[in-house]
Amino acid sequence: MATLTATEPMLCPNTIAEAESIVPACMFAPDRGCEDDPCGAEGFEGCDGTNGESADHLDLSSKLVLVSPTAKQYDLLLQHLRERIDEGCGETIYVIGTASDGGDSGLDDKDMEASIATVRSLCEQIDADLIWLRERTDTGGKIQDYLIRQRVGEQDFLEVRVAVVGNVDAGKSTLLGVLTHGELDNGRGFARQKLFRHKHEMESGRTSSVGNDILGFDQEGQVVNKPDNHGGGLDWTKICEKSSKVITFIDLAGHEKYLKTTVFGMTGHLPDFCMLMVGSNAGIVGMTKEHLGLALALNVPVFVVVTKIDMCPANILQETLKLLQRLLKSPGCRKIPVLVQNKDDVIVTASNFSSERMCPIFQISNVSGENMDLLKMFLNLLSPRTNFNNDEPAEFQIDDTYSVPGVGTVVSGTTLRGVIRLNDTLLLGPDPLGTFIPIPVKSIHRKRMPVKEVHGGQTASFALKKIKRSSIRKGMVMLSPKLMPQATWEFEAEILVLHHPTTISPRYQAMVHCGSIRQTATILGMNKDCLRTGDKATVHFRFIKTPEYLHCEHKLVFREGRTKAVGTVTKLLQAVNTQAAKAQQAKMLSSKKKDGAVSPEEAGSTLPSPNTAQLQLKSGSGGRRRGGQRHRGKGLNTTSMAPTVPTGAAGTA
Ligand SMILES: Nc1nc2c(ncn2[C@@H]2O[C@H](COP(=O)(O)OP(=O)(O)OP(=O)(O)O)[C@@H](O)[C@H]2O)c(=O)[nH]1
Repeated sequence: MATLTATEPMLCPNTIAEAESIVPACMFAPDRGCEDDPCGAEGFEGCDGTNGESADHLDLSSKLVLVSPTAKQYDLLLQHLRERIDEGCGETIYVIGTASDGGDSGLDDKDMEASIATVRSLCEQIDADLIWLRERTDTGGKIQDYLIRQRVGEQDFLEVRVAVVGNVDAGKSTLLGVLTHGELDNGRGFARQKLFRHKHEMESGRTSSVGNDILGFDQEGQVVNKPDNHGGGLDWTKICEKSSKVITFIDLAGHEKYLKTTVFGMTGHLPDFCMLMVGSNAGIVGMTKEHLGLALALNVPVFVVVTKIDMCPANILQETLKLLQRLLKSPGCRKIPVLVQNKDDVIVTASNFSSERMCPIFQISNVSGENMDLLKMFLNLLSPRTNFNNDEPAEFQIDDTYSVPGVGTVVSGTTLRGVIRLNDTLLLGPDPLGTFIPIPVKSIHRKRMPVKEVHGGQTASFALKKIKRSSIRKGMVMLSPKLMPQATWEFEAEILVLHHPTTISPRYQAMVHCGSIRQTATILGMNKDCLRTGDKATVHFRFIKTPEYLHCEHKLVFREGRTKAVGTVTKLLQAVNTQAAKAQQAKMLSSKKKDGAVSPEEAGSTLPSPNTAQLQLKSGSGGRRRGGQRHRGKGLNTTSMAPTVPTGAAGTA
């Protein structure tokens, strides 16, 4: 039968988690069918074999179903393929020749040929490419695995974001240089030179900014990146034009002093996956655990790349792998480490990776290129994790701003939902007063290419009209006016303290990272007297500087020095009073008009502004105090700050 790759078939997590050695990838192999499932394919809904609805239906479990399907079977196969493509956000791995009806697996050449022809025809129906991955032999003959990837149009491509983390010198920038520029490293920093963005990085060899690099794959799964011969730069437009999938690497800093940027990259750049790099000679050192913990806290599936195997003695490499495996299996991680050693392992791990429990481990050399082909194949098989709904009102989160000569102010970020089209007017905000202003989108670039629209899940930059760069900050959003947004000063979150040297109590201040929001917040109250490492609590926060646009269910990281807590926003407590804000805004606009700055039409009529409580708090709350100290200034009194216009559920902790 044709098996759409099952997820974690026959996986018994406890046994595997307790096993001493790293799990071989074949444990996850989808080729033996699934004894519990008479259809053997989880994608075939309603195939319980008990309703007796139709014999054809049950026949889908036969390895021969694709050889010459009846019209009814064909329709059903098509329907299930569509469902799987939707689930896989545009692609799926399809296995031809496996049986789950009790018969043996494998097809002879003639049946295989006929089955492939059927699958090809199914792919044509849904406008998808069929990409061969591997062939195996079983008792009954051959089994073949294919990647089916939906075509998304000439100008379009699937986009997968991979955050690259790991300790200093693990080889992050080098690997990205090797992958994206196609030239091996010399062990002395040759490959990474192409990626550095700031002068001081070039000099010290350390990554400090959130860098973006792209790797394109064509319909055959081949890398399309070709640096130009002169400067060695990459032409992103050409890469995107030739690609059916583009991997965007979010290159994050390894040094502890840049942890703030690293956390921002993980929360604000919405990675689908996290690539944790470990130098085989150095082992699990420095920030490795910190970065792994961050990915786990944010529920981003992690795969590990162990580098420098060319220069590492065998016993040290084994020691690193052993420690890595111990760390991944530890109660805090609860991962199943799987060593990837060949192409079969790649297919099996990539098919099961989104389960989040499995953690594939690659061992590579940036100098000799060993196992680089396995890593590339794996990257090509990674599917985006979220299916975005284009019918929802648009929401775009800003993670950077630029001033481009001749263009003006440009913002970059990620479209979280909906579609944003050229000349759409979106609400940009909140500003320090909590207001949103209407702003037309002058031009849109996606991966440096001009485009007419962007969809949920896609990163983009917009040129904006009539706004100064200085009035935009990271963490602001651009929203469809339909959302009637309100900014929030206070919110409640369920948090878990991952680490704190002593105790956290009310008035404690730390940096909240939530999406691309990065602002210090004060704890106003909590449902416990104090919090220690490992404690969970409902905590009431207040931003100290400006209100932000938040959602319930948003993941957040709360950190200050070595103190770290993670959590989820559960209630928005104090929204900006839009009525008061409107009045304030009108006042501001009329005075601005007198100065000839902005007309009310330009700024729009929905602008809000502050309420008194906020302004009082702003001036009274003082600045951020470093070093995990308590805020000793005038205490913030929770009760004196009753919510003015609660959004969502109101109330305090
Ligand atoms: N022999 C060998 N050297 C490597 C390998 N990968 C990286 N290197 C070298 O290791 C050094 C550090 O590599 P980087 O890529 O700068 O490390 P990084 O993880 O990006 O460091 P930060 O940007 O500071 O976080 C460079 O001199 C590389 O040439 C490898 O596989 N083998």
